[in-house]
Amino acid sequence: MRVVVPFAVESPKTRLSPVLAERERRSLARAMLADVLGAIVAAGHEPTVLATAPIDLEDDFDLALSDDVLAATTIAVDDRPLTEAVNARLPAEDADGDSVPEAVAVVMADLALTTPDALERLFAGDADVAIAPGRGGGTNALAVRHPDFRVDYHGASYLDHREIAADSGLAVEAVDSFRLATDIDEPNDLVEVLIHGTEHAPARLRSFGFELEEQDGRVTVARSDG
Ligand SMILES: Nc1nc2c(ncn2[C@@H]2O[C@H](COP(=O)(O)OP(=O)(O)OP(=O)(O)O)[C@@H](O)[C@H]2O)c(=O)[nH]1
Ligand SMILES: C[C@H](OP(=O)(O)O)C(=O)O
Repeated sequence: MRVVVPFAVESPKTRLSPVLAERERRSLARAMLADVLGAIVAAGHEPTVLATAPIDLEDDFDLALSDDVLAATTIAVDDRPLTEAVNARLPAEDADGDSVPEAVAVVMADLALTTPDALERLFAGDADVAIAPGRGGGTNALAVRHPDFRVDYHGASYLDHREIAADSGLAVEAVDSFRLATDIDEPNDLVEVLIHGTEHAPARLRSFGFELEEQDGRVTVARSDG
């Protein structure tokens, strides 16, 4: 299975701007990408980062990616909008139509809780399309095994993707996973990174001064130096 990781290089994670400066959002986005790549490689795959602009995994990161990740990862630059760029990477019938196209998984770079086990569940199924929905109706990860499926991101894309598959008569499997459902979009999502994050992303948040705090019996994040 080919594994594609879309990544917005410039101005990432704008919905975190109430709590993180531009420089910090770039740094956290890269830390989350590093954790996602680490999980994909540990699950035995060789990811392609589908980047909106050129990025160097050694020089443009303020953390050290493991040798395994550096060796296994490829960067592909495509500055088209997300949907177009991903669709260009999905399985397609070859001209004579007689070979089965290789399956493709699309795993978002902001899934900071991702583990190899969570990804295995996505990779292991045999439905034409397996979808790990995000909270709020998005599509956090997909595995596409049929050349008739195309994505349409944004909004309630999980529902849209089910409909697109149904329209082509394709079988869909929903992957019910807390780790894959938790994309890091908004300030309160940072709670999940500190509680369940695996490596670089929680370390980066702590280096910015974020810690868990209890307020009126609920867990939130607070910044000691912010
Ligand atoms: N290749 C590519 N990746 C994108 C693009 N827009 C977003 N992404 C990536 O797609 C995933 C989901 O992104 P979103 O959470 O919708 O957007 P975001 O830019 O990360 O964050 P916001 O600015 O807060 O919406 C993340 O891995 C992004 O890095 C795009 O236009 N092209
Ligand atoms: C790409 C988009 O991500 P969200 O904006 O929901 O984080 C989606 O899942 O359709």
